[in-house]
Amino acid sequence: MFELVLQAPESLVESVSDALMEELDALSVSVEDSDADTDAEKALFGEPGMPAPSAGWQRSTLKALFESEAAASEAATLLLAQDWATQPGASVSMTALHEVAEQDWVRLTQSQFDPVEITPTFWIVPTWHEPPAAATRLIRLDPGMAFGTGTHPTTRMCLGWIAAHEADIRGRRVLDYGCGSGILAIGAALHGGAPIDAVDIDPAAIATTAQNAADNGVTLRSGAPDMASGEYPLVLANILATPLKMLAPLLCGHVAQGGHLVLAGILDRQADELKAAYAPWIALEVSNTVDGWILMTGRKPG
Ligand SMILES: C[S@@+](CC[C@H](N)C(=O)[O-])C[C@H]1O[C@@H](n2cnc3c(N)ncnc32)[C@H](O)[C@@H]1O
Repeated sequence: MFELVLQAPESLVESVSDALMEELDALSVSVEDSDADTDAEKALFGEPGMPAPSAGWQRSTLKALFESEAAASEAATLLLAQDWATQPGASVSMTALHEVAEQDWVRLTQSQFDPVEITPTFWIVPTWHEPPAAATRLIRLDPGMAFGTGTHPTTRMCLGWIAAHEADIRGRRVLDYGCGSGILAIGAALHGGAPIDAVDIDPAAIATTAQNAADNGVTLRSGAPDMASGEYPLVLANILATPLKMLAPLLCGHVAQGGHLVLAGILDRQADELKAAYAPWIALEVSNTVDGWILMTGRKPG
């Protein structure tokens, strides 16, 4: 296969990408930040409650794959001859056209997901790996359409909390709010939590959670957020700071008196905003930090 590499300003990223895919026979197009790893790097966020992210960065690198060198070269020629792609001050440029080696994509993807150790006996293990001998509690999980493979620090910190609080979880109701792959709900079930409700706004996450629970031999209910009902001795929510602030009254309303609230998806610098948002109901504190992400926990007075 052949890769055509182009640079485009933010205003042209979507048009170039559409033209490559729809008119110029590209097999795939990826967009990266041309300023990645420099001081000019700019994150694109898509948090609920925030404006939608733009299609590209201020300066984007587009990488398009073609079946042949002729197709890639023709695409570049046609694209660079378009008026709209060559405006003064906002034009597309070509930086490379080269052959790329065939890859075993399945093996490459699999090699990026190793078993994750939460404690010496509690592991997340992809189905293509042998579980470690010491793993007595095991979540079998493959990367899929929903967030939560156990590799992200926020997920790992929540699972670490679950492992350290088995006595508080065993035999008690648990709510996993923003369940993604269902990894936290499954982790809580493996530590004796029951019954367990796992909710998400994303239908793919609801379905994935049900499937992952079945694959792990765990019983739980998964559904839309309005499925959560009443009070739970443990509420887990690994979302992001902005939605977590908006959800403060709702989440605190679901925590039973004396119950635990465990929040993740929060950056170090957001700790004070979160404390303030939850203060009317629960005094949050930072109970763990990994790679700039924090785990915030608190108990409802009871
Ligand atoms: C960062 S993922 C966490 C997944 C998993 N719980 C974990 O710890 O790895 C956040 C999840 O929250 C869901 N989510 C975002 N906003 C939400 C909201 N307002 N109510 C319920 N779920 C929400 C997303 O769809 C996503 O699946």
